[in-house]
Amino acid sequence: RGKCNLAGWWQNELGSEMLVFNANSKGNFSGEYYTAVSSAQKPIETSPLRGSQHLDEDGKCTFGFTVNWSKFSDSTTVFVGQRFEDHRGQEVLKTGWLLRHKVNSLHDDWQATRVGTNIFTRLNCKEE
Ligand SMILES: O=C1N[C@H]2[C@H](CS[C@H]2CCCCC(=O)c2ccc3ccc4cccc5ccc2c3c45)N1
Repeated sequence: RGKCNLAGWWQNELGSEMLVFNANSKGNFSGEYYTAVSSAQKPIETSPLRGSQHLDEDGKCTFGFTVNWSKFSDSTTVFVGQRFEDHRGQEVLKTGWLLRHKVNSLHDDWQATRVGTNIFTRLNCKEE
C-alpha cells in the first residue's frame, strides 16, 4: 500500500466519520459513512460508500466517492478531492461534494442539488 493509502478512519469538521477499506490494484475502494448531520426526517444510520483513487506514489492522490444514503431515503452525495500532508505532516483530505436529494417533479429539479466542501483528518482513536 503506497503513500496514498486512504484506508482507515477519517472525520470531517461536521463531526461525520467514515471508514475507508483498502483500495484494490485498480484504485477502487469501498467503505462506510456516518454523517453527523442530515436534513432527512429519519434517524441517521451508517451508509455505504464506493470510490476510486489514483495510486500515485507522491501521496497527493486525487479520489472520488459516492455515498448512497440508502436508509435515509433517495438521496446521494458524491465527494471529490485530494490527499495532502499539512505543515506538521498530518494527513488532510480536501473535498468538495454535491448532495442530490429526490424531488417529486421535474419542476422541482432546480432545488435538488446542494454543494459544499469538507476537510477530513485521520481519526486515530478508533481501531482498524
Ligand atoms: O459529512 C457530511 N454530511 C453532509 C455533508 C455532505 S453529505 C451531507 C449529509 C447528507 C445526509 C443525507 C441528507 O441530508 C438527506 C437525505 C434524504 C433526504 C430526503 C429528502 C430531502 C428533501 C429535501 C432536502 C433534503 C436534504 C438532505 C437529505 C434529504 C432531503 N458532509
